[in-house]
Amino acid sequence: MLTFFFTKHGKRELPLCGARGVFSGSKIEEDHLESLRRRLPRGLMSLRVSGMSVFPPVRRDRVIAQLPQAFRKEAALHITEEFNNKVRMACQEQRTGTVGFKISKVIVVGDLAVGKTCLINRFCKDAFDKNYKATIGVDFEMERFEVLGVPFSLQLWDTAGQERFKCIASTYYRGAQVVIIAFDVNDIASLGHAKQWLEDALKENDPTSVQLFLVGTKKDLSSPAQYSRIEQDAMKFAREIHAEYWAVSSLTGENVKEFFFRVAALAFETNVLAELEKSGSRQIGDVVRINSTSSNLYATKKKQANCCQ
Ligand SMILES: Nc1nc2c(ncn2[C@@H]2O[C@H](COP(=O)(O)OP(=O)(O)OP(=O)(O)O)[C@@H](O)[C@H]2O)c(=O)[nH]1
Ligand SMILES: [Mg+2]
Repeated sequence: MLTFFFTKHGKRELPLCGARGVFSGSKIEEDHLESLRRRLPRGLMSLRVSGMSVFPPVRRDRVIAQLPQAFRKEAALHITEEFNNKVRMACQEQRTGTVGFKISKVIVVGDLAVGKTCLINRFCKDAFDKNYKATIGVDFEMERFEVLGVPFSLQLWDTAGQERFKCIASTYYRGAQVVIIAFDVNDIASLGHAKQWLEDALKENDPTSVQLFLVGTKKDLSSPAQYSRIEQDAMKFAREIHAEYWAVSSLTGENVKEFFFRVAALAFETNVLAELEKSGSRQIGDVVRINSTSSNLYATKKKQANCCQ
């Protein structure tokens, strides 16, 4: 049976069959998360470890009770006003205070300096840095939500846009359920490069199961006339690739929270529908205990060798 305990620094340690990982706050080591995810039985909707929650309670401002609406109906993944009925029913039936455990991997890709890191930092830390610090390889944030009463997490992978770090970053694309392609609304070339970013991300993933978002950044720097010109092109492209289009400003915070809430809600909905399809018997909120002797579940992927100069 899994156990966990507190270290003197308040960190929690999860001994998971040889692959130990330590997490504190919202950061979880990638290896640890990956190995944890691999060990979970298919269809797992929640996890209790030794009868206690692995995570602290969800922040009040991360509770999603209604389906957040799309930014533009003309370029939306879907335009229904409510969560899918099956999903709502499934969640309602299990609203019993059971702690859930459900994670979707989200990767954010796009040209260098379009504002990927700032976008994630505005949402996760409510912070904005006007100085550019290139992301080297990848960064990672975990953001926790409660959707329709069920705990749900987004693993947000902030990847490097600089060519020389792209090789490292692309090794983290695999297993993404959501791909966010960011471009700068003041830089038409960055929109032109979005197609290449998409192709690279989809090489590592099943295109039929990935939800795509095309996000225009730095909206605050654009005049309304300039913005509306690029929006036409961006929406056209978004429709072509079946992505949902958004425009945001990390400086002012415009649409940032709305955008990530929409991502979380749609990812959650898709996940639950997939779960319901896969297993009619398993219910959302089921408590699953992992037996440490089932070692065949625990193969951990070795990281690809660093191929960048
Ligand atoms: N005015 C304005 N500037 C922004 C906004 N978002 C980002 N920036 C600025 O754009 C620059 C690049 O932002 P980053 O978030 O670091 O860009 P990035 O896409 O993560 O870049 P890489 O990590 O190299 O791929 C920084 O100087 C930011 O302050 C925004 O919404 N408005
Ligand atoms: Mg960055």
